[in-house]
Amino acid sequence: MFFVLFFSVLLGYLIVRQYQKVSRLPPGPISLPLIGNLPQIIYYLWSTGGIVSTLDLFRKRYGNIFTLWVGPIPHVSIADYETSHEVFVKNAGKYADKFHAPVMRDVRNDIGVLITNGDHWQEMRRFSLQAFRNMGVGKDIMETRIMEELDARCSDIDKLATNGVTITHASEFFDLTVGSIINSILVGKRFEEDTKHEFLKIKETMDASFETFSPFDMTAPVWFLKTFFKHRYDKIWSAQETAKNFAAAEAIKRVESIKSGKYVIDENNLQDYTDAFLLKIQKEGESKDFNIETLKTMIIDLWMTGQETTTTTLISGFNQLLLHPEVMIKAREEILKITENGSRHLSLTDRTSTPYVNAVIGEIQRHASILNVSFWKINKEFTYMGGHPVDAGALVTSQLSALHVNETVFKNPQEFNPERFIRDGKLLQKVIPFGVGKRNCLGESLAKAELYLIFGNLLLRYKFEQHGKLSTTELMPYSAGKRPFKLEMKFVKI
Ligand code: HEM
Repeated sequence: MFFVLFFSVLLGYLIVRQYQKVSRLPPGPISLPLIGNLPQIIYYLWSTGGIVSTLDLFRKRYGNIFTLWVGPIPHVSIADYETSHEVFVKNAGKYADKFHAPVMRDVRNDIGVLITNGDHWQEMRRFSLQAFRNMGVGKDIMETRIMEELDARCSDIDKLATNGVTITHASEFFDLTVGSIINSILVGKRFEEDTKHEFLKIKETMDASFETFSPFDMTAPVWFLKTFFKHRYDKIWSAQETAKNFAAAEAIKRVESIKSGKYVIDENNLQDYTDAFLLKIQKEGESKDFNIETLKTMIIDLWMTGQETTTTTLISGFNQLLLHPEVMIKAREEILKITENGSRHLSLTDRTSTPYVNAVIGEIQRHASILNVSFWKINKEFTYMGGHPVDAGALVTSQLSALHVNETVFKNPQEFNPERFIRDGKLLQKVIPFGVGKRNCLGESLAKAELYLIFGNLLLRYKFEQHGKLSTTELMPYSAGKRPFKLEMKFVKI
């Protein structure tokens, strides 16, 4: 009798407390103490077939700002541009701290730029943005690097052609192109015959570990994973370690060469990110933030973020172009006109004169929307967002996947239709694939340059035809990020 009474009182107390907490948050489905909305989330993940469709369903029911309780923690998703801008740009300083998957913090040892907060994150981010700027990201020098890499890959494709036609795995082509660009920016090396197979193998291992990386892995405590899901933990850890050692191997060789006097950093002609980092150490000495271990971690952070994202977008884009050949033809016509019938390559300076190509890339990025679940930021004090109260301790994010399929902003969101951006010139601003605010994408300028130059110049050089199946559905609808599928296509030389 006593226990029944005790548990009834406890339950009553927890329900009242939950009710009070809910009143200090944006609307959402009815939540229970401790387990929150897990039953509804699991049910809708199963019945709608994925994370994005589940988030979209909750947005339609509860509005552009809604709360889902993942266990005892409220997660607030913002699914429109205006509120995202108001929260993360106008109040940027308040949302610099991300919630990091405990397993990734453990793997990264709380260093680097991707999975850190506070002073160390700020130092790493500031330094990297400056180093990228000094290396000409967004300017002519970077265009030259990207075009040299694309030329080399196209020449490989052309060597394999029979009657001007090469059938190839698009993922391998883009992995090598994008991988080489970031690798050469970071450690001054592109992937050639001798290194490309090892690179592709490591990418495959990382892809396999990402594929199993679900929202569960993002939230589960490390001890829990290590005890009950050791296999999952080991897989994530070893994929990250292998990739880090591979990506940073050149930098470590350079450290040795500097020690033995075989390599001297030329301050006036820095070759890459590693030169910039080592120069800082040479001038100021090793510190808590700048040392060889942080260099290795920065290389893997930038290496990882600089590849998967861009390759996934390129593959998703070519898949869309093959599904919509009329879009491909219209984009090519615009590129031919601006480059005087292909007498020169398409350059970044052409961007203002190619509204249709810009619209196509915008529509590709809206569809590709590479994160199924965006990174969560920590709300540290009670505030209002879009007129709703948001309690301290809630996690908030601009939920990009839901935002990009919001039909009140993008009519018929499932349709691939670049014309929507031609009809409404301001709509393109509302596509925010790189996120907003202090933690937005550090490589945005580089990625934009890559997408424009690679899409544009490939369309100028080749016609693309379907070979095998195209994808019309999401490959991994339950993983935290979108995964590219193995697209095969024909490159037909023009
Ligand atoms: C199409 C390509 C890309 C897309 C769509 C993309 C998208 C994103 C998104 C959505 C975020 C999270 C933003 C947030 O939490 O608000 C992010 C973060 C980041 N991106 Fe990218 N990205 C791309 C390419 C790149 C490239 C080429 C690099 C590097 C060279 C890069 C480096 C990073 C880094 C380091 C972060 C974490 C920044 C921080 O936490 O301070 N990204 N990216």
